[in-house]
Amino acid sequence: MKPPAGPVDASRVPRFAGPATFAKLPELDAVAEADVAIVGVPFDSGVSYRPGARFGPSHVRAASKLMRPYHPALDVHPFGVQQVADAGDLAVNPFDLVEAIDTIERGADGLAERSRSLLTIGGDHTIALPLLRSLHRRHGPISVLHFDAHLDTWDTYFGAPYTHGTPFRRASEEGLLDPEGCLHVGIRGPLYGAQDLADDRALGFQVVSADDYQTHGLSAVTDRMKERLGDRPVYVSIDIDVLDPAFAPGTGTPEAGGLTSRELLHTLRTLVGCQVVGADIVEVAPAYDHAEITGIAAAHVAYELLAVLGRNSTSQP
Ligand SMILES: N=C(N)NCCCC(=O)O
Ligand SMILES: [Zn+2]
Ligand SMILES: [Zn+2]
Repeated sequence: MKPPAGPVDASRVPRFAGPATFAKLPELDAVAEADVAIVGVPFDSGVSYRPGARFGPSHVRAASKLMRPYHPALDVHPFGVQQVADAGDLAVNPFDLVEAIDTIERGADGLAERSRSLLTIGGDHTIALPLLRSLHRRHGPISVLHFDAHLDTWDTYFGAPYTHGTPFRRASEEGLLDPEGCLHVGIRGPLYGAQDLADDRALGFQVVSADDYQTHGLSAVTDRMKERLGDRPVYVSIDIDVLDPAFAPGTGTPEAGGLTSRELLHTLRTLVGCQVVGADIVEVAPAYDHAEITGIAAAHVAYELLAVLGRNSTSQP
């Protein structure tokens, strides 16, 4: 079998030369099919505060040029054991949120015919809803492993049902989620009221707070996470604001007291052996970034997920 087409070799072509695909990977059209397709969704019409996540995909791609081929902690070549390719961006309507959601769902359906799984770079968190609709069609009810400062299970803003604070309530109402397997990680900060948490529980979510990392420790958190997920199909949705603003200032609704990038990367690494069927990284808003801090964090989070997918693809059934 032909080995996967890998990234451009950084010892032959400078990293900063050539087209800015994720990690200098080939475009999806160049390889026809992939195990993992990386797709950008430059959309931020669902935000409640600072705009700018529409520029997230290009920022994360730009910050991903330094990736190297070998992941030592997982002993895997994420681009060698599986074909990873960059599918470019979906062209979503910034003026019509409902149409945009539909375009994303259809885009994800189309890409699912050409790749085993999708890693989506947002974009604001609204985009998780159509991505879950598409996944549900193939996998049935999904366990959402949701990294975020925010619950994103609120009902409406200004009466609007589709926003970046509401995707998981809509997904739950539509029956897309497995209520026995959903979990938020990294929750913190002020809420609108105590009812937010009661509603969230009723929708099928459990909460690991940012504070739990300190109170119970990293391995207690990852043990609890893996127990909750079991062998269910898991969608990993990562809002970059799960990180403390010190590690991810470039985002739209920052909250103090968040995870370190080391904690997040380690937590993701323990997903080896879980049935990860798709993932997103959302809410990178480069206008508030400094020195590419947030872009680099997001690119490394993506690499970590690719390493997990690579390890899972090579493990024996
Ligand atoms: N999904 C993100 N990043 N934020 C949701 C915050 C919604 C709010 O303004 O209450
Ligand atoms: Zn958030
Ligand atoms: Zn969010």
